[in-house]
Amino acid sequence: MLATLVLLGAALAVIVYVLQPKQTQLPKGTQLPSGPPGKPLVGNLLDIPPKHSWFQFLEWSKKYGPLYSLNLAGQKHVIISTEDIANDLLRERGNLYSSRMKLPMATELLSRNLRPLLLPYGDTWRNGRKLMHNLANVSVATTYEPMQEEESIRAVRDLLRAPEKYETWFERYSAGLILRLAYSKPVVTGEEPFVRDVLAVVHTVERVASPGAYLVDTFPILMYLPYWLAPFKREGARLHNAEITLFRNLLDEGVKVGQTQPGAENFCTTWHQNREAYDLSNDHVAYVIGTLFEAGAGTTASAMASFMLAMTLHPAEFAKMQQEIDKVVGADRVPSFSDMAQLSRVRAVVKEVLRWRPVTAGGLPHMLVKDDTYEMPDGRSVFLEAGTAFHPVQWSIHREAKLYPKPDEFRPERWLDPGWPTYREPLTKFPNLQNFSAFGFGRRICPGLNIAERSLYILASRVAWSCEISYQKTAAGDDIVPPSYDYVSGFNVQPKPFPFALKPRQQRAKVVEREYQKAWGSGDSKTS
Ligand code: HEM
Repeated sequence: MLATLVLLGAALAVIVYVLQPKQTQLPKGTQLPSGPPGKPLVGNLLDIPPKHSWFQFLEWSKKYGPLYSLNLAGQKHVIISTEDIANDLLRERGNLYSSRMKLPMATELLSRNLRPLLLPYGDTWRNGRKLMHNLANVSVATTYEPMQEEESIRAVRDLLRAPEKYETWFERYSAGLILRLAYSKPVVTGEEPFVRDVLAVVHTVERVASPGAYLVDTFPILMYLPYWLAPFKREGARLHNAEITLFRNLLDEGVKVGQTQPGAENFCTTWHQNREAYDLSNDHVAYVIGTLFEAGAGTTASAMASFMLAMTLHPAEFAKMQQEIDKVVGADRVPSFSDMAQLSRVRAVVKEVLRWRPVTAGGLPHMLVKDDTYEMPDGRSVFLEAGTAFHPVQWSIHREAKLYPKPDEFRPERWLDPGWPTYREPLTKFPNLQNFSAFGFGRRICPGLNIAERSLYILASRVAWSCEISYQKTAAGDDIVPPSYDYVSGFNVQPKPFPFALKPRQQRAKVVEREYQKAWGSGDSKTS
């Protein structure tokens, strides 16, 4: 008992010491970034709304400029609100700005320093990233297109049959694609036990890694507590065992498919056939492949839900997209990847959806590893301290009026018409999602971008080719206009379920059915 009291007393003393504001030694001619004044000890912690914090970040940027600082109970944070500054720091100085925040509970106890998304910048991260690159670079991603065509025709067919279940079809589309690519595991209903297990892992990491969930993340000194005095350590061990067991089993199964079915390929077989080329333990590989799902499935499905909302609210834009598709593709077949160079408006609509309603609206923070100075656009030189978390807030970056005039309006033509600052030629290539801020910045940019880009283009074009979307009506015949922003809270954001009416375009349901039968037969199941 005495030992416990002494330990708690010592922890409290350290906590008070850590929270005291420290005097930073500024290099000559520099100043600290400005920011909203904080309260003693907690700083700005209580000023940040628990939900949709990006609205507040945008408001502050109007007062404190495109780069400003916040103090959250002693931890320094810098908010970046323009693309230029995000690129200057996170991309051009990538050797300094590519680490992640220390989250002892999520990174160490839950993931044992193996989860790519949370890893600090260094060799462990780099080795895993090399494998991810080899699984998802542009030329490899092109070979996944036939599978994306199969999965998207199934999603469209089910959307036509039961439009009210649109979230289920988009989730199954993105989850089904990644699980097939990664392990050759087919997803038929989305209710399979292994899908539920993987989803449980995703929910766990979202909960464990969310800010403020565990005291040890704010006060890492608590990691020194012995196991018997630290329930969070026991919880971490239990959760880690559950996820590593799942990831190891999936990896074993994936490798086995390659050995028992000649010609079958998946992420596990690709690694296994060439495993000497990677400096990776089996558990690290199990995490690299296992966590592609958590980073890739929800994000793609969320983007598709925002696409449906955008199309419901902007019928004229949807009609223009359909006109382009009809001209290029005609009425007898569904769009395919070979049409994409001609479908610049489809690409523009998808890009505009990700600008207007970014999936990771708050951005993923990068941590600075060494003190730095930066000359601001207004000529001030600011001192940026090692250990600070830099948040490229996409909500603000995508609303910078200089780059995106009329930022709150959904305007695909900003990518198609030379009168807008974001226009680029040739339209057979631009717009595209390469290096787009919605996918992050610099060395940590989303490694799944090439897969996501193709998943969104093909499904969005097929929805537009086959469906009519309009407002639902009240009994009195009035339009039911869904709210433009009624989004779930959390890390990946998407609109809460909203009403819309959807029916097949004339004669198109039978083409969809024919393509579906060609791809899936009557089995509705694939192994590779
Ligand atoms: C619309 C779909 C997607 C969006 C909007 C998106 C967005 C992002 C963003 C903003 C980041 C953080 C980048 C940074 O720190 O600067 C990220 C990281 C990541 N994404 Fe995606 N992503 C999508 C789809 C995917 C897919 C399909 C995969 C996998 C197949 C994937 C795998 C990952 C991984 C593994 C990371 C962590 C990278 C690292 O920390 O080194 N993402 N993504």
